[in-house]
Amino acid sequence: MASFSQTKRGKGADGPSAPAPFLSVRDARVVRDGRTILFIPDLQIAEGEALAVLGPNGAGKSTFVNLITRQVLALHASVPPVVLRGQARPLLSEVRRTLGVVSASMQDEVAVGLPAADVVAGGFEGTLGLPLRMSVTERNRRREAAEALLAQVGLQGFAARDMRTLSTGQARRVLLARALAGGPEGLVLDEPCAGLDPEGMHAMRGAMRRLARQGMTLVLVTHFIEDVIPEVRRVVMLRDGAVFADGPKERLLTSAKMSELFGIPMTVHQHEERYSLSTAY
Ligand SMILES: Nc1ncnc2c1ncn2[C@@H]1O[C@H](COP(=O)(O)OP(=O)(O)OP(=O)(O)O)[C@@H](O)[C@H]1O
Repeated sequence: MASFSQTKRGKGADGPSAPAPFLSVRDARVVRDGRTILFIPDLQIAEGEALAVLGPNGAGKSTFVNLITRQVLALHASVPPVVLRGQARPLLSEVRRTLGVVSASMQDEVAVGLPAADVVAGGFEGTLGLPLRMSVTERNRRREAAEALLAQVGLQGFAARDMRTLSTGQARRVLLARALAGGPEGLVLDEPCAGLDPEGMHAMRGAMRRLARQGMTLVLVTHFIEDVIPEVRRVVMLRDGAVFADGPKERLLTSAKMSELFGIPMTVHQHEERYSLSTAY
């Protein structure tokens, strides 16, 4: 399959040969009702990096997702607040092509009477299902490509399945396959395991691991420390609309830091490169 880790060269302060980060967020302030709900002073995400963004309810995680996918705008600042692969003002279509998004909230939109392959194939066009006016040859080509994407997320044999008959976990992986249809170089996974049972979580985390190993840039936004797959090396913690901590997971995924982040006593357990959490109540 294609390599996702193409590097775009930018002309930054480091000279013409410095690689532009995949995503650069600087001096980005989002204000609602006169209140700053998110402020990111400086956050760079490298090409091919897998990063987890953790934080409690109301920390600003969804606002962060919306900021980097350009669904909300930051206030004007002296530097462009969000720069995608060296581009300060990419077209929305370019943002959508470069950055695939999967979120639990998209699930209702695809719970329709269409085969899974058509929902995935719709990702090529940014539509729900395939356009009515399409040659049979092209339609079959898209469906075959969709089947390959379904296989990539562990859903072999699901192409013809009506979306309404899928479990929540299977439908979430269809969304992941759909997000891959446009050939993105990065994925934003917003609470990818929310609402999934252990089998669904296992399958989703396995799919995330494969993508990270293939060089896909991953921005994994979550409440769950268990989502921090071994390929994620760096964690950004958000609290009260601000960056509470940003660094290597070994330094941040500790009982003390997690307890401070969530404001309750928590114990972090680590088994090899997997994390879990327990709380006393
Ligand atoms: N349109 C808005 N108007 C006013 N306040 C808002 C708006 N959108 C978000 N907020 C507030 O901004 C803060 C951050 O919200 P956000 O949804 O980004 O948090 P979150 O970390 O994604 O939370 P959750 O984990 O519950 O989804 C919250 O206090 C929220 O109430």
